Amino acid sequence: MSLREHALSLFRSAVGTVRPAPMMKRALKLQGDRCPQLLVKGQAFPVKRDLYLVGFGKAVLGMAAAAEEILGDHLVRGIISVPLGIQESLQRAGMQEMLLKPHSKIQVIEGAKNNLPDAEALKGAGAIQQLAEGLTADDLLLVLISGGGSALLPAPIPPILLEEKEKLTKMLASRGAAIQELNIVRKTLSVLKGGGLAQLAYPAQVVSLILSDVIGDPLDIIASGPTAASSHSVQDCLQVLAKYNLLHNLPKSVETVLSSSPTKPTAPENYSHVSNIIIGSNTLALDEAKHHAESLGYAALVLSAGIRGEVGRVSTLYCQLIRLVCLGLAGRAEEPLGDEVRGNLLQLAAELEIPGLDLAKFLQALRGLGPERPVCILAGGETTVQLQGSGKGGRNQELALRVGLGLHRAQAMEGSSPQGRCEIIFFSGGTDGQDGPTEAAGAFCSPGLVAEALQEGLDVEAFLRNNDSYTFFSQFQGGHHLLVTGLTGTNVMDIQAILIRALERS
Ligand SMILES: Nc1ncnc2c1ncn2[C@@H]1O[C@H](COP(=O)(O)OP(=O)(O)OP(=O)(O)O)[C@@H](O)[C@H]1O
Ligand SMILES: O=C(O)[C@H](O)CO
Repeated sequence: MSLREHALSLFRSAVGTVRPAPMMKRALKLQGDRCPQLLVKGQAFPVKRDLYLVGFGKAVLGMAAAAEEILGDHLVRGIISVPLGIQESLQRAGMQEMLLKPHSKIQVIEGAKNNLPDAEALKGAGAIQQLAEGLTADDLLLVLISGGGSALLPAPIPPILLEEKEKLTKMLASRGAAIQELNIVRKTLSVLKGGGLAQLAYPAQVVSLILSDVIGDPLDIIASGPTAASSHSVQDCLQVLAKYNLLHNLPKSVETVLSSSPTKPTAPENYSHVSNIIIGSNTLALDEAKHHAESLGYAALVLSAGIRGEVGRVSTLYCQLIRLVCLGLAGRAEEPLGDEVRGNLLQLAAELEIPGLDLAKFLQALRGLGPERPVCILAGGETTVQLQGSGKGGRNQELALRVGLGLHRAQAMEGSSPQGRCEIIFFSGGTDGQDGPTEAAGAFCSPGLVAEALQEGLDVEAFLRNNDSYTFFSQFQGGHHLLVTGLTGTNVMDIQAILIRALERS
């Protein structure tokens, strides 16, 4: 098998493990008929009387279909809020297993066109709120949560209007606010976010199954944490608004809500009826890919599930890592060049502030790998692209193109580059199967990409200047380097892999 085929099968295995059906079947079981109980990752929750289900997010339709199969007749009723058009597009893609059965007890409300809250999503949120408010101490509410849940569960605190909240969210996003900042604001202005849904469902038992699309899997940030105790106060919200220069032209309604919000978050003891359980994440997907890489004969290491930062800086990190692995495979990692590359890497990692990454430890593990086996380095997270051009692309394709350019430049600079004696492939892909507004999930690159593209008359740097990575990859070698999977029905951010094997032993 070629490195490319290996890379593709690694991506598929990573995504496969966090697809709704296998993920739900691993996490959720219903046990016992007379005294049924839900078993979630080993924790038992007795079903005293009625079992209800609500959900919101891009992956929730498939999660709900799997849940209904597991819960059978025990499920009394459910409501989910999912992206506009998702049923039709899954149907068209032949992904029947992600659709509800004809006589399902779960009502589906589609909304949030373009991932923005709208009247349909508001309707969905209203129906979910009503269901939660009617529950009693004998009921159990199963909540399914995935990325995109914030836009699908809008319930602005009166007198704030949906349009006002949408405008504010849009403004924050366009000024570069991170998802954590965005969701701190959303929580403060919403009835259901920031633990609101869990509070309304009291005294029912609330069990939330969460598919994380945020680095570090923070319960109170994913989908704005509707069932999680918020660790943020109104002060934090004001700080975010001040940071993005929005404090001075807030709508009157938002000012009213902010001035009457409690200054402290709700005490954690008010959440004793709630269990929030992460059932799928980037870490889980990377672990699966690591096992798969090992089964293919690689010495595999996971760098981090929290790769973030500007795509150009992140591409330099990957290029330096590739240089180091090639030096290692050539038995030259301990030469001064190896020290220089390790120094560059440590500096880059410090600049990028990747949460939880102990790069020194990782480099130690890399040193421990012998030159015998091919090497696979896996990572995941979400990079950012500062859009300057008007081209078509996504952060994964742009990252792959930048890595291709970096490898080309390194080869051009170092005459007898260690890369020259290795076969190398890098890919970056969005686990949801869609990278930015394109039909691809991501792209592959190798050190020869820039030179081969030039032979076809394609200038990589010009495409990059215009953020036109999708157009480049579509044209280059007939689109062969695009990673195309179609919508996967799940989302745990992005995944990158570096695969390297020595061409000759020195
Ligand atoms: N031409 C482009 N080149 C590179 N990146 C782009 C381009 N156009 C949009 N993007 C990036 O694509 C991202 C938006 O796409 P997408 O909807 O896949 O991401 P998202 O909103 O983070 O959703 P998800 O987390 O579900 O993948 C943004 O990070 C944006 O900067
Ligand atoms: O819905 C949201 O808030 C984002 O996808 C992060 O979870």
